[in-house]
Amino acid sequence: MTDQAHIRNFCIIAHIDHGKSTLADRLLEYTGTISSREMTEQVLDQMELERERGITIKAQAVRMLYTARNGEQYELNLIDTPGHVDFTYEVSRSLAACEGALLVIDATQGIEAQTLANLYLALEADLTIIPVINKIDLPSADPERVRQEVEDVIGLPASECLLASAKEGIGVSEILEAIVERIPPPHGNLGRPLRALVFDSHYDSYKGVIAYVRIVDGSVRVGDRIAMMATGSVTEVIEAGYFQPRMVSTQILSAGEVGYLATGFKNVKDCRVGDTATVPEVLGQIEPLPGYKPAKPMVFAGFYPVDSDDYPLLREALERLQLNDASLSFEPETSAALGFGFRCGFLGLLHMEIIQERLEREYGLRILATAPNVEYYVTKRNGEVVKVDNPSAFPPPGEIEKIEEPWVELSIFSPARYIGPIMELVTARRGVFKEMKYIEADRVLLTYRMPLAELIVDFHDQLKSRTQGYASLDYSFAGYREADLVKLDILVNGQPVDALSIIVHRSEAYRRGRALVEKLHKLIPRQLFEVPIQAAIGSRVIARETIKALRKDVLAKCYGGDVTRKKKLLEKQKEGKKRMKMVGSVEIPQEAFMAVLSLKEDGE
Ligand SMILES: Nc1nc2c(ncn2[C@@H]2O[C@H](COP(=O)(O)OP(=O)(O)OP(=O)(O)O)[C@@H](O)[C@H]2O)c(=O)[nH]1
Repeated sequence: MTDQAHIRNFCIIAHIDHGKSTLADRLLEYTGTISSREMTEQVLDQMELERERGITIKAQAVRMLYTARNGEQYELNLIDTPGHVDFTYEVSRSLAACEGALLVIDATQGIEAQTLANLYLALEADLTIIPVINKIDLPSADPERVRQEVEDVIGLPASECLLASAKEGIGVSEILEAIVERIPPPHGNLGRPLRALVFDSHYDSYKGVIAYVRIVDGSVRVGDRIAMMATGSVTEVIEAGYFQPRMVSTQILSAGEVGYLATGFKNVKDCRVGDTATVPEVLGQIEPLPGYKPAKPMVFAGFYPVDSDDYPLLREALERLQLNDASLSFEPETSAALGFGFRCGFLGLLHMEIIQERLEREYGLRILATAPNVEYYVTKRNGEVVKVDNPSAFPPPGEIEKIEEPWVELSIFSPARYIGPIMELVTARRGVFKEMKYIEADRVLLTYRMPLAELIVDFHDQLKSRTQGYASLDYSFAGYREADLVKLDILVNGQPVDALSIIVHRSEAYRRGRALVEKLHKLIPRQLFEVPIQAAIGSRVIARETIKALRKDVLAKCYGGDVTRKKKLLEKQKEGKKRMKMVGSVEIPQEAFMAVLSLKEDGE
């Protein structure tokens, strides 16, 4: 147990790729928490997937012991934060566990969208900010320019900036000194009943749910009974400890400290990020720590096993992933076209991609995902309001009074020369301009409001390609707004294919319908009869293509009586059929679903 005056709790915040993980590694190395020999690259990014994609998903905490220049030893707790906009909620919980933050800015890039987004979160959490200008070893580094930016844009004195190269280990000792000198120690009340903020949790098959906690008041010992304020779940602490970076168990964690509690809970739902742990005796009598809200899925898609026999396995895999990820939601759904599957809810597109990849990689499943969509509020003529997260479940047009869709506030940082192309892109996506600020002579911060639905189809790639990779983007949820939306149905041979339905703005319906129909026309093989493919709004057809009937008989090629060849050919045909889905009397290859569902808006 360390007295609070000798504890510092901090995190590192940065735009993606500005060097957060590399700096964390250097701090661990410098304080001897881990030797350079032990140092596998980027210790904090534990999951294989995180490492491959080079992004940090789950927050983690590491305790370092540091003897400062004043001769005294300090316990420094570094709390890692996820770097991607999908995980803002987790970032803010991690920040709430700290008193200070290192704000890392790449000396060759300057301030980017997520530098600011993370900074605002840190300021909201009342943290002391230490700006660190990183990568000064690079020839293109311009630390003076970035210093000025810090003063002009962030409003911190340029003189407070530390210069560093996380890669070369330059400036690391100054950073550690600044942590001790500038960041205030925690001021918890040791005499009060326990209040501990859960800033992350994960499921361990031996110890149950491991909660990562910041003890705010009181203390907790192994064997104590604890209660979760939001869920009311009660359990006994099986083990307590901290990470260094491996788990080190201890008997007690007390006010101001950061560590873990093995709870024995079987599901992270019992011990959610943002919840407060206390003692059961005072449950309902003391105030929980501020800010708990369950993370809310924003993006939805149907996940179907390519092989329908895999349905039970898919369910099991999703259940397992959910044990560790309370923000993933799923419900069984059936599609006339795709059979049995699940409607899954995600924090954002990256979250969706990660889940799909984990299902395929860790569970060997082949997944067919429908096009992602947002959740709509539909008010019916009879006054009833329904939430719709699946286009095929949209009420018929005649029953709809109004439709509301989620909007986001979008901040884009970019060199000024790309203002034109960015404006064009955002406007084409129904975005509304809000403001433009010059950061420097040639860099701007553009703020827009835009429907979330427009953001999730390929927006980020488009932005990158129009600005040659220079623009960076951040967004936050900005409420629901009414919109003139319609459901676009695709009919194959006169039959609507539910898994292909999409919700589009009325003004876009024709163009998107046309594009879908043309794409399908190329992908669906000829059948023995003519197959019309139509796009329709309600009963009104807005686009049509026709696949001509197949006249050639496969067997016609087998002149004469070569039986084995004939058999082989038939076998081959049968195999081909396996990967087809019968929709009415038409066979549609799986690729058609895949390709159409990932259809990029053309012409952009
Ligand atoms: N030259 C140079 N490269 C650096 C320095 N710090 C980090 N890098 C490189 O920059 C890249 C990104 O660094 P990371 O530490 O992974 O960045 P990050 O901010 O943790 O990224 P996320 O985990 O995605 O948030 C890596 O290729 C690092 O090797 C530095 O001081 N100098």
